[in-house]
Amino acid sequence: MLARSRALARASRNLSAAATQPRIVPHRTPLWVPSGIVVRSPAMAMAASRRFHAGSGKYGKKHREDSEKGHGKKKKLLPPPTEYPPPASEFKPVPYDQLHPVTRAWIDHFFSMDSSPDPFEKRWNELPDEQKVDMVHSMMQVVKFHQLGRDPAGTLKNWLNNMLGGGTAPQQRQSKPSEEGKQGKEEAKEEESEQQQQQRSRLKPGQELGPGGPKIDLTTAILLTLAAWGILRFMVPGEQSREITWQEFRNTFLDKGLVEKLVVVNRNRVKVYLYHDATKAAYPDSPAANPNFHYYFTIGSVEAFERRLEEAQNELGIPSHERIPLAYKDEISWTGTILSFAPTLLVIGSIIFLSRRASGGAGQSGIFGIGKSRAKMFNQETDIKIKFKDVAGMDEAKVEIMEFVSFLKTPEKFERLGAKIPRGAILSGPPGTGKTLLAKATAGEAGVPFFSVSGSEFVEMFVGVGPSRVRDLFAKARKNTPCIIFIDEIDAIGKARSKSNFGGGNDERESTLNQLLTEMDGFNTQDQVVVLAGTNRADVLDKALMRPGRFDRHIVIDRPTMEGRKQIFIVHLKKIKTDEEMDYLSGRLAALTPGFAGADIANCVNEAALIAARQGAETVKMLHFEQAIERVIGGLEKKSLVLSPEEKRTVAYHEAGHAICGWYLQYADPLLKVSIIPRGSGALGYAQYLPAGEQYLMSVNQLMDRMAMTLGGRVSEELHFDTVTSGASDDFNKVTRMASAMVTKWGMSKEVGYLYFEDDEQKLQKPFSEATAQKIDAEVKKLVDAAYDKCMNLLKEKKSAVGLVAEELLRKEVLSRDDMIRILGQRQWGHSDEFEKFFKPRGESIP
Ligand SMILES: Nc1ncnc2c1ncn2[C@@H]1O[C@H](COP(=O)(O)OP(=O)(O)OP(=O)(O)O)[C@@H](O)[C@H]1O
Repeated sequence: MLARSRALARASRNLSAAATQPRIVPHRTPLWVPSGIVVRSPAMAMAASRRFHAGSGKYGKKHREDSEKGHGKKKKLLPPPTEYPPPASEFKPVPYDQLHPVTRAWIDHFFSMDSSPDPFEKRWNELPDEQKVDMVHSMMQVVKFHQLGRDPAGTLKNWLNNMLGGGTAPQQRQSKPSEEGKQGKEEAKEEESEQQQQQRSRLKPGQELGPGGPKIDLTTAILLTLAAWGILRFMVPGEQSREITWQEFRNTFLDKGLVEKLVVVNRNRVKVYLYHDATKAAYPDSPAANPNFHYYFTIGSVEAFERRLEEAQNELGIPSHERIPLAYKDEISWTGTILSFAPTLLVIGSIIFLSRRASGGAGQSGIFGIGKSRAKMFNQETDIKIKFKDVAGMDEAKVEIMEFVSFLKTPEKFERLGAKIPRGAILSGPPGTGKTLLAKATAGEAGVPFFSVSGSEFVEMFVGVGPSRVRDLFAKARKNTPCIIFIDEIDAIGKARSKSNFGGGNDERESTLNQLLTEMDGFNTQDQVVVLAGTNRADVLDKALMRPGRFDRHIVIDRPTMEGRKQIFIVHLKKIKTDEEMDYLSGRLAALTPGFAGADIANCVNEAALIAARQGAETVKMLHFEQAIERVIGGLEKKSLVLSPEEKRTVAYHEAGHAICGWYLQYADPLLKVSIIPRGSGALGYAQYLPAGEQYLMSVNQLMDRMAMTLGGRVSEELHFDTVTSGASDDFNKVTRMASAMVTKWGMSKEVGYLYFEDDEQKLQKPFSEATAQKIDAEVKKLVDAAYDKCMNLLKEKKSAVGLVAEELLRKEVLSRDDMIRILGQRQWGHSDEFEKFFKPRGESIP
């Protein structure tokens, strides 16, 4: 026993010496055993230990010599193990026959240093438990020293299992009753109750241990996950690499014997596997000390690399059996693979993105929603509050459309008499005249759902989408009968189908139109779906759309008349705060805004309220309305534009020329206001005339006077200055257009005769001959010259009046009708009472 103890003590000393003062790893030595035996695998370890067991003293002798002399010139110290293996108390010594063969080989090896004749098994089994543990502990340190760098987690687990016997995990052993019998069960029970006790001790007061153990709250779960992740990262760090050159590889690693093996990856790069512990000792600060780190270098060809490596190893004198193992491997690079898929992914991504955008607000997103209609459905109870009373003017249009309302409300009244209900109506007219408003009011009055969609929403870059959306829209409408569909800007799809495809046809648009025609035909008489459509260009619509059975009714909504404007003003003035007397205010504003559409009027009223608010007024006054009208007509005042005194004078005389013509020519429109304040639309000054009532026909006299009045600015410049300016170009444009229309459209030239020529700029050929063209030119010039002469004669006669008005303008910048009356006296030619009543002096003028 004493001998055994001494042998153990010696073995232990040797082990500790090896652990704390390990020797340098010899070249190409993968495992380092304290006795100096070169062991490359556990199997070899076992074989080597058997040779010891067989009594060969050769290795023992060598070991003793080595331990005295060290291991040649490459002797270096490696750092001692620190925290591994775990404390000895955690090991449970087991009988020899239950040990793993590798463990047994190690034990045999230790005992072989003792001269005792007892077999190793007997000696192990007789060893007191503490010494077994001590020995295992020492062995673990050796193991740690040699193997930790390869697979720390795996090594630890395997060796723990090995020490505990037979390489089987403790839990598995407990489930083998035949081998372990009662003892195993008891151990399992003990362990279980120990675990439960530990769990109980961790419970907070009041917390019960459930069947699955204590409940883990979220914070604990997160902390545990983080901790587990940390431990995992610590145990199995992620792989890192760095590129080096062949020279670096050779000088730093190959020459120093640190290379364990080389792996040629994909025939173009070589991964260098180093002896980590040796490398760590040689280069403590190097990243190669990290077990998961490796260097690599790129090669041109495998053959050249092999030749180079062989030469290098020859130079180093490495014997052939110790040459560095070379392996070949093909690896898939994830980056490369992902990059090779990048174009495909990009295309798919773009398609998804485009389809999502294309589907826009439609209910179904993605590529599947592209053929769905984008019509917005307004619920009659919640969304459509507009009634006919909110649509001012357009009485005839309302009457027409009222029929649709009564059809939707009381269809039986019509069906009883066998009447077929009109399918739909096209509302055409200039922009902002209230087409959409009227359609909404129709739905509001009828109390039915209202589908609103713009014609352009059927047009899509993908073929077949337009017809599909039309189908979908009508399908939805049929589900919600009775209802109204309103297609705004129907000309986007309803343009006449071209006979030739000159300049590129538009098959997609045409098939959308065809689908619309088919759907409108497809209703049966019971389908209470009314289709209303709005357009600014009824003239370009396909004839098939307008035929009875489709859009039966064509309702023209023109710009409002004076009375219409008044009504529209009344509707919109209700929404703002003003103290003005409503009848007078709306009438005067209507008179001041000839040619305004409903949208302009709404804008004008809103602008007036904004101006009043900006000026801090309590209520909106007439003044604010007039400023708003000026702003809508002429644009913003350009305060930043400073004219030179000479330019200002020219503008004043130019505008005064217009004003005098308007005042004295019998058929011209009398001046309402003249201003020389520059405005946004490029005008340096402007004159506003009072239209001579609602005019639908223009006589030659009126046209001639209007042309003369338009030329008044330039003629006045000629009369009062030495030279003329470019300021009259817009006047000439108007005059030329008027004169051309008189000659080519209105039959007002004897020479050209009663002909009508359409001036279509898109047509390459003029619709008249060269001789007619010359005649037209001559006639137009004759008319303009005549207007010029008339204007010149008048302004020569009224030269002093022009001077008076111009000087007053220079002083005040803006002159009103009242100012004109003050300077020139009452206008000789009276005006209709309808207008006059709104322009009688009321003691207030525009500043
Ligand atoms: N008769 C009207 N009565 C009251 N308000 C009107 C009237 N006409 C137009 N408006 C005002 O003008 C706005 C624009 O009108 P709406 O959108 O109906 O014009 P639209 O003719 O459909 O124009 P577009 O042809 O450009 O589509 C309306 O919201 C309303 O405030």
